[in-house]
Amino acid sequence: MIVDARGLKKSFKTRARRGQRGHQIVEAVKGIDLTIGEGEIFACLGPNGAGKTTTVRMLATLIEPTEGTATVAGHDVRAEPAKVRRRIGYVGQAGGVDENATGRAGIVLAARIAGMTRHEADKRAAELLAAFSLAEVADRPVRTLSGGQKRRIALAIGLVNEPPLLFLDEPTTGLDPQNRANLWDEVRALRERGTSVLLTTHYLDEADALCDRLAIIDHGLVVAEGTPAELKKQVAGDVVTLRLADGAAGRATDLLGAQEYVKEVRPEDGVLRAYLDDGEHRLPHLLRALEEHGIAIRSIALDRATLDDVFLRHTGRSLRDAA
Ligand SMILES: Nc1ncnc2c1ncn2[C@@H]1O[C@H](COP(=O)(O)OP(=O)(O)OP(=O)(O)O)[C@@H](O)[C@H]1O
Repeated sequence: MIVDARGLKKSFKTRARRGQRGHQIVEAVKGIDLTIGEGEIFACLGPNGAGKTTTVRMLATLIEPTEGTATVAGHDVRAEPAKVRRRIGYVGQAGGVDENATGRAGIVLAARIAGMTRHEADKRAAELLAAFSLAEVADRPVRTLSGGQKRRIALAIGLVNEPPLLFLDEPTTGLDPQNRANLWDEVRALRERGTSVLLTTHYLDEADALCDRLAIIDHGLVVAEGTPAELKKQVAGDVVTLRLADGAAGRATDLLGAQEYVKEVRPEDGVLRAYLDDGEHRLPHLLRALEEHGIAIRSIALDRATLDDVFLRHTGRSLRDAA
């Protein structure tokens, strides 16, 4: 186990709102358990403000937990933070790259801080620049690079000392689709080399495509945890989304809920979502049942269940709306 966290909590004291006295307590993380296996790509998926960054910062020893314990890369985050730091890489949302230095200089500096000689640092920088297709832009000031190139420089800096565990906080936010796909490839390549990765994201497709396991985090708590396939299986394989004539939702909910093959029916935002397995074969039956009861359908769609359906099931709202 490269990460083993139990009951992690973090509260922040903030200034009271205008017109109020004293201070306020923000409970950013309310008791999180996480285990990440060696070589796993693990995602914390959740909307903005869910507590993902705070969780990662505690595990990376950047802030101390208010309560709870965590062992990261074999060391306790409270008792031995320096030992944890030597074994991890961390790429934050802001990137942490000096905009006025060249990318190469940033990587060399990080390598020197990690204890390499000048010669080793130069060699490592050249290796990383090649691995991230940055050789051509390596000697330009970072401020002149594109968003995707800056992110890759930040990623290279995070990887300088080949950490067994890399934390990536929202690594693809702000990247265009091509760079996003490249970054996914790079993360997969890290796994091939045996690096474990903990990334945070509010993109459902990213968590689904990239990670071995994930935790869905909402309001400072883990609401669901497992492989993408396991989580989706909890809600059923398929989802039928129906838009009905006004006033028909109640009757349709009862009717669909009574079909033995329908696992769950959820009214949401003017539509009904019915969860079922083997949707292609059940759909004709479902349509017949609605027709026989005189329920008019405005539109209908059959899709595979996604992690958003899992989020909806556990929180009562869609991650698309929450993010
Ligand atoms: N230093 C701080 N002081 C006060 N409140 C904070 C601090 N850091 C985070 N918070 C609050 O804690 C909650 C969780 O924030 P956090 O950044 O961990 O969420 P997140 O899931 O990473 O969201 P995002 O995707 O926007 O980064 C938020 O309500 C945030 O405003």
